[in-house]
Amino acid sequence: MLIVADENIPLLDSFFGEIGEIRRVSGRTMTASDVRDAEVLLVRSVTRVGPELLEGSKVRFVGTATIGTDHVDEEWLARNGIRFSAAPGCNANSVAEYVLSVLSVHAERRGLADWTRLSVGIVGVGNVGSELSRKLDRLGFDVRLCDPPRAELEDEADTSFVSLEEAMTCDVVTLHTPLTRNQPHATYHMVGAAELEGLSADQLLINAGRGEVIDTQALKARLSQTSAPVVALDVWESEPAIDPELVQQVWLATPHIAGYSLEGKVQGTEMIYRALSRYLGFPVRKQAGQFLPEPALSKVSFTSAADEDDAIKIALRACYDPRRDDARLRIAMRGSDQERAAAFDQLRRDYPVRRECSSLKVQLKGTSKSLQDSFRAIGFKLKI
Ligand SMILES: NC(=O)C1=CN([C@@H]2O[C@H](COP(=O)(O)OP(=O)(O)OC[C@H]3O[C@@H](n4cnc5c(N)ncnc54)[C@H](O)[C@@H]3O)[C@@H](O)[C@H]2O)C=CC1
Ligand SMILES: O=C(O)C(=O)[C@H](O)COP(=O)(O)O
Repeated sequence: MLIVADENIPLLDSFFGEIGEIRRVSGRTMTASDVRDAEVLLVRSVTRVGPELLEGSKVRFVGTATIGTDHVDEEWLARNGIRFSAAPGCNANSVAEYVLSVLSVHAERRGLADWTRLSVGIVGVGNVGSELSRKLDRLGFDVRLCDPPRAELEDEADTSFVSLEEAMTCDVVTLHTPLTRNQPHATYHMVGAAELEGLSADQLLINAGRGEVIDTQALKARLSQTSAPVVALDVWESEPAIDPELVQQVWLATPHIAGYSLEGKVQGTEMIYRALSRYLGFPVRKQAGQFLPEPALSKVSFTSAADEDDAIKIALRACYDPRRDDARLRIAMRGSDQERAAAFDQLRRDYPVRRECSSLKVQLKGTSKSLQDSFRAIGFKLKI
């Protein structure tokens, strides 16, 4: 069986080597002739999957090792009897850790002694938003949830949701919706001139969902005003050809890597491996955990002398500091349009190994119970 796969899917041989012959191709430039003879197609988010790619091919199973599915024409696949599977939640924790790190840097720049005094509006409360909300709640932040599709469900009567308008009054507004069009609560350009107008210079807007959820032109116009909000973008309209002026205008600019922890990527591969195995009736013998190496940084230690807020931020940013990705993206924005787009993709292809907080053992000596609880809330392993 021929399996055509995006070369950026990690551990292809380890997971799929026993299932079939693997042909690696560039996800961004994959064409119909690359996949014509394949029975299985494995992609990430940069490959548009629909009739242009698959008409006339032998493909009967498509797996995307990502949470987002806006690159896949699911209706067409279903109409053509092609089984489809995604990887819901695979990198949700990675995105939540990205947001926490961004918050920690933002609070420090603002000179906030206690970062939990920030109110946080989470827009889109699915796997990512819920994971983030759980962590923030346990840390003691004031969290408000906005998710109109969920709010309409009968079994959600116990959860209190706010409108987008209200979420946008929080100190921090963080977007985690899928990209949807032509349906109730569609998110394409959901945040436009009117929503941006209401944000003040004291507020932070984060987008780690999809670039098209914010109207780029409206954002650029808003950011050129004196009272502009602080903005952190991980996702962009028309990736990889992103707008270099917008990169300059925002505070923190990263190349769509919020979900790029090693754990998140490998879990994505594992989820499509499981789905394919089930589809083919093969036993599921492999799991992500067996392929995760020892982390380069495995232990940190704090004593009672540590400032509690500082200790959390140091540990968080030892695992992941978004400012490194920001610096790399800004450098990559030099050159022609084509060079910039290629550099954006290259940053993602050659992304350094990043481990999640759960890979770091934190030793605490003589520290308070509340500090221990905060470390646990984020997901660190504790040694007391
Ligand atoms: N930056 C990155 O690296 C990553 C980005 N993503 C993006 O984040 C999105 C969300 O991921 P998950 O939470 O796992 O998806 P999910 O499908 O579990 O949850 C999405 C939530 O958004 C809600 N939603 C839909 N329309 C909305 C609207 N108009 N307003 C508010 N909420 C709305 C849904 O009801 C749902 O609860 C993905 O679809 C993907 O596009 C996901 C992983 C990594
Ligand atoms: O899972 C998702 O959805 C994402 O946004 C991924 O992190 C995107 O990664 P690539 O598929 O672009 O490698």
